[in-house]
Formats: sequence, C-alpha cells, structure tokens
Amino acid sequence: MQNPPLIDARGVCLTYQMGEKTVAVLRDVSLQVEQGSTVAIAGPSGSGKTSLLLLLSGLEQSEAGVILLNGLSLTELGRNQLADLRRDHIGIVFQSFHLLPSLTALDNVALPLQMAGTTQARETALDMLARVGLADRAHHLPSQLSGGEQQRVAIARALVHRPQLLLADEPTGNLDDHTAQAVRELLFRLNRELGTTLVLVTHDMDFAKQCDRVLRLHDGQLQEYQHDISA
Ligand SMILES: Nc1ncnc2c1ncn2[C@@H]1O[C@H](COP(=O)(O)OP(=O)(O)OP(=O)(O)O)[C@@H](O)[C@H]1O
Repeated sequence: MQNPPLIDARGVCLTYQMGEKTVAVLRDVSLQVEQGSTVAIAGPSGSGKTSLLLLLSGLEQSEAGVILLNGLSLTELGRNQLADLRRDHIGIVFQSFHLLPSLTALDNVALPLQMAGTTQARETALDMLARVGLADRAHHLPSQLSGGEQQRVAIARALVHRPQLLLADEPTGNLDDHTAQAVRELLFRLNRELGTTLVLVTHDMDFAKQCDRVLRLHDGQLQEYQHDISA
C-alpha cells in the first residue's frame, strides 16, 4: 500500500487586509506532497508563494480548509504544539539567511539541537556542516562568510535535526550562478541522502524543473506546471 502524503492540504484560503481592501492571496488551494519527493512552487512576484510556505509550516493560519502534515491537522494545533512540530519535523530556509550574527557557523547550526536539549549538539552540528562542505568554516562568524557559505550554514541549520520536510524560500535567490548551482546540487543530494522531502519556492525554472514536480501559483490558484506545452 502507498504511504499517505506527507503534506495533504485541501481548500486552503488566505486573505490579507490592505487598508480598506481585502486581497485574496490563496483561493481554495490544494496540495499533496509525497514523502521523500521534491516539489517546486513557481509563480509571479506577489502570487503568494512565501505565504503558502508559511501556511505549510504553521507560521501562518489558513482561513479555511485543512492542512495535514503526517496526518496531523495544523489548524487544530496551538502555538506551542506548532512550535514543537516545527522543531521535530520541519526545517525552514529563508531567502535572507536569518543567521544569528554573534554566533559562529557551528553555534548557529547547533542552536536548535541545544534548545531541544539534544546531547552532543555540537558534534552533530559539525557533522552537518561537513555535509554542506563547511567543516573548515565552523568557527567563522556569519560576517566572515560569503553569501553562498551563509546560505549553506542556513541549510545545515534547517536540516541538523533531520526533519522530514524542508521548506526553502528562494534558497538560491541571493547567490551568483556558480554558488546557486552548488546550493541546488546540495539540496538534491541531501534529499537523496537523508530522504528529506523538499518543497521549494523559486523563480528559476531550470532549478524548478529539476524537481519531481513543478507547481505554479497564479491568481490565487495552484496548478501543475506543464513544461512541455509551449506558451
Ligand atoms: N503580512 C502581510 N500583510 C499584508 N499583505 C501581505 C502580507 N504578506 C504578504 N502580503 C501580500 O500578499 C501577496 C503575496 O505575498 P507573498 O510574499 O506570499 O508572494 P510571493 O509570491 O512569495 O512573492 P515574491 O515572489 O515577490 O517573493 C503580496 O501581494 C503581498 O504584498
């Protein structure tokens, strides 16, 4: 029998209030993501891609419908339970790396483990830094690292607790072509090695097409992207 999807979102809606105007960002969006798969979400600027990732992480609440992660309904969990869920099962990589400037690369990566009370947090963090090719930069501060290195530290931090799901928002958006390619390869390698399900937002269609599926957000709706149909 096939495993149930890791993410099963149905009828998701999100509106924002802009002054007097109510803007519907997501309208009746449904999304199923299989365990271990890679999914890209593309779409024009302002179409709601980041908002969708925030909903999937429980950082934003859907106004309708249901989002199941591993069969657990995010809408039925309280703030603390959602924080626990993220700590145990979800890694998030933001476009701007969100590293703590006063902590070394190693301490940034170890922090989530230390907060969870994990023993050997620093050893595990060092192992993850080695996986992203940064063992020799472990004791550098973020300000002493290049943009690509900081992004790799952010990826190591998001994956150090071996989450089932990695949500990555434009993980190569701020990087030059060469570094972006290295980060892309890293994400797919970690998906293969660790079995982490990857949901990423990107404007880069070459990157998106390397994923198992490409979805496109447009006018509040999420659709399978047909890349064999010429526009
Ligand atoms: N907190 C907020 N309050 C009001 N409007 C918001 C808020 N967050 C986002 N929006 C609006 O919702 C829409 C979707 O934003 P979102 O950041 O999800 O889009 P996006 O597709 O990720 O865009 P981009 O590709 O430019 O990053 C935009 O029009 C944005 O201005």
